[in-house]
Amino acid sequence: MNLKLEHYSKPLNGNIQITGSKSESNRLLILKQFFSNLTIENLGNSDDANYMQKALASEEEVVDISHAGTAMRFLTAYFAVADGRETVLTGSKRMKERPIKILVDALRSLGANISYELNEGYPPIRIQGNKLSGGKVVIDGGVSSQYVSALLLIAPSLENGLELKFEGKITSVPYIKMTLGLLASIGVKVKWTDSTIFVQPQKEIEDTTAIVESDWSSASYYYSLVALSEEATITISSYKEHSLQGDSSLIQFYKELGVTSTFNETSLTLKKELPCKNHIEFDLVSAPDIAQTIAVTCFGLGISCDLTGLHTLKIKETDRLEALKSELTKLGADISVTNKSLHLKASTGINKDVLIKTFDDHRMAMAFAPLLLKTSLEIEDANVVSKSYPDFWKDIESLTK
Ligand SMILES: O=C(O)C1=C[C@@H](OP(=O)(O)O)[C@@H](O)[C@H](O)C1
Ligand SMILES: C=C(OP(=O)(O)O)C(=O)O
Repeated sequence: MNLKLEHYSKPLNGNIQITGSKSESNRLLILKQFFSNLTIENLGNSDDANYMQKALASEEEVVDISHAGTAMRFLTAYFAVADGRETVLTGSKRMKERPIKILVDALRSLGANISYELNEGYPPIRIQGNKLSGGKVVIDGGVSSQYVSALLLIAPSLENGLELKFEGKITSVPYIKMTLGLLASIGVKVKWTDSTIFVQPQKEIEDTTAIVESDWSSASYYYSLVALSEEATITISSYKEHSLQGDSSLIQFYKELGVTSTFNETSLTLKKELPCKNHIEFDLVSAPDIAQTIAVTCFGLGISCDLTGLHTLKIKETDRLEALKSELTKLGADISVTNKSLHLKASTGINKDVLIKTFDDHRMAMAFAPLLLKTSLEIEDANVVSKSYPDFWKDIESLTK
């Protein structure tokens, strides 16, 4: 279903309750398998969290997690230690193009029995679960932090825990810290010194309730709306000032784009109040999921930007650098990309009634939607948003009706 967005130019006001973070949800769902007295509140309603729950409840041999990267990576580690269970873990066409070799090699070095069903290094994979004892493992941390989080999530269940040593640079670090933060919050002992993470083995935890914070990546679309508006006050909830989610760096990034953020307990009010810079340079190596939002905001504001630290974007739901280039160009942008950066020149106008292709990527649909404050446009396959934020269009409508 394509969705036409009419140009909307009135002030924006409203309150939005955003669903629980998909990243926190999918970590806690894995941890609950090991610690059944862990209670999870405010679990996200994203497709990715639903696929994770279905996979964990499944007794079938073939488990399909569709587009959910976290489910693919975390379940690879989880099924590797599911003693006696044989699982074929598969996903969407795109998932079969998203690399998994670094994680599989690390698990194999710990004794896991995993083979490739189609192409070496990519899903689907066949996993013969067995008892792993843990110990030392070395991993390349520069391609996806999800491989690291996957290992850390099973680490307490391993007899010897885990001593995980990084080789080379580490990408998307806040997501690794989120995993360690959640482990620590349920009582697991973790330590990160220099290039090594230590996780102690743990059989049981005290009764614990984890409350999932709302999704900060989803919050980015409201930051963009406020930045692109003439006048706006939008309150989003439920958020924490000290979040486990690295995308809470939106607060600092969008200050430069004119948006103030004020906490009132668990609600966060966004207002268009500050002067906006006419050029920005952001390194997004710690916050890759908000790159599309920021690029589109800059285009809508008519300002230039240089975004770096984007090497992981090429292996996400689509090649996000190429997707941004093609769709922003259709709207009239002067944009160039490398395999790890994006460069946008200041634009003077925006083309009307352009059909934005989404390439099975929820963030393409959601990142372009705020341009309705500048022009009329059409979003292809609008339901794609359900991967992380099923209520997105309903919430946007509540602000613009
Ligand atoms: O661990 C996580 O929950 C995530 C890590 C990031 O992936 P990379 O580490 O591959 O950049 C991010 O893009 C993804 O949406 C969620
Ligand atoms: C990259 C993303 O998801 P995943 O890697 O978990 O599929 C995302 O949600 O932007």
